[in-house]
Amino acid sequence: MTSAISTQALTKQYGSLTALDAFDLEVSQGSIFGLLGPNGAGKTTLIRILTTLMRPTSGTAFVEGLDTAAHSQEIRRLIGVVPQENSLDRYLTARENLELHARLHGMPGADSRKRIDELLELFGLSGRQKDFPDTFSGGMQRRLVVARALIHQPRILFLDEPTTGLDPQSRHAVWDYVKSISGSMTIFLTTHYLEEADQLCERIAIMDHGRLITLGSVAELKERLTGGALYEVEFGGAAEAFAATLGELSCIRNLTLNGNKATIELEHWECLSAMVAALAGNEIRRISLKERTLEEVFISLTGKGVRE
Ligand SMILES: Nc1ncnc2c1ncn2[C@@H]1O[C@H](COP(=O)(O)OP(=O)(O)OP(=O)(O)O)[C@@H](O)[C@H]1O
Repeated sequence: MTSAISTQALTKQYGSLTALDAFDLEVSQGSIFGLLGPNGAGKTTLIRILTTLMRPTSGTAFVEGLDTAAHSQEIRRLIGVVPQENSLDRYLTARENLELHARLHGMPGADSRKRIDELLELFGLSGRQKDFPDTFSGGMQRRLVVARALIHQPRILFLDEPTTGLDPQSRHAVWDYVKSISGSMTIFLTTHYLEEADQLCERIAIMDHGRLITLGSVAELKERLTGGALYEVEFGGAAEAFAATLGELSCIRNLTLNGNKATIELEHWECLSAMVAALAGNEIRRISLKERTLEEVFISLTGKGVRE
């Protein structure tokens, strides 16, 4: 099957600065794919090349099997783009913004009217279609831009930081809409919000300094980081009393004590029964598995937080 996106040794130089450095990526069709990276990692540069707004210095990029260097017109018909800035026409109503986009894509009037009605309904904007975007909340404007990008039924939707600047409620609303349209197309999104990638994406690439650092499902990335399992044990008394017992277990990789709680990193999950056996007879109030966050994966791989 043709990949939705495929890049080979894709490189972009801005003078002496290498924004993309021999970047190789394959994104399969129909998936929600997330690209994460700290500021300046090269995410927007990659999106600009894939959406044919910019040419690479060297290397190749294919979208739906078409070379971006030779087929920009065809590719633009196959993709929808939600840029970082909302870029709505403030002198047109919400509906007119969508109508303009449909005309730019050469859609016949009857088809576009039906499609616009559907999208306004889907994105909860039917009641506000005659209003101007300036009167909308940030979340509503964002939903309108996503609706606009979907008018011509693209095969790939590019979302460049779709929820930056939105309040948590609007962010969750945009996530719900993105989930509701997924399945019918490939969605490629960049984000600074690890929770967003965790919530939405089936596969994630982490990049920094123009290079791909790692690629996989959220679960795979978390497992790659940790290898071992992390448990929290809450005792009836001070956890220090159990430090010696726990210290005797060779499969404990790390142990942190805090009050009546011990955070224990095991070499592998099979070690759990040995730990429970060693602690038998003592008052244990709770044993819980601590989930690793994507934030921890990100920091361990890039050495910095997403916003640094
Ligand atoms: N037109 C340009 N001219 C010169 N340098 C540029 C240009 N555009 C981007 N850069 C530089 O290239 C690098 C990659 O930038 P890019 O915008 O692709 O990163 P990003 O991952 O999208 O960052 P952010 O998360 O801040 O949007 C940065 O160091 C940036 O300063």
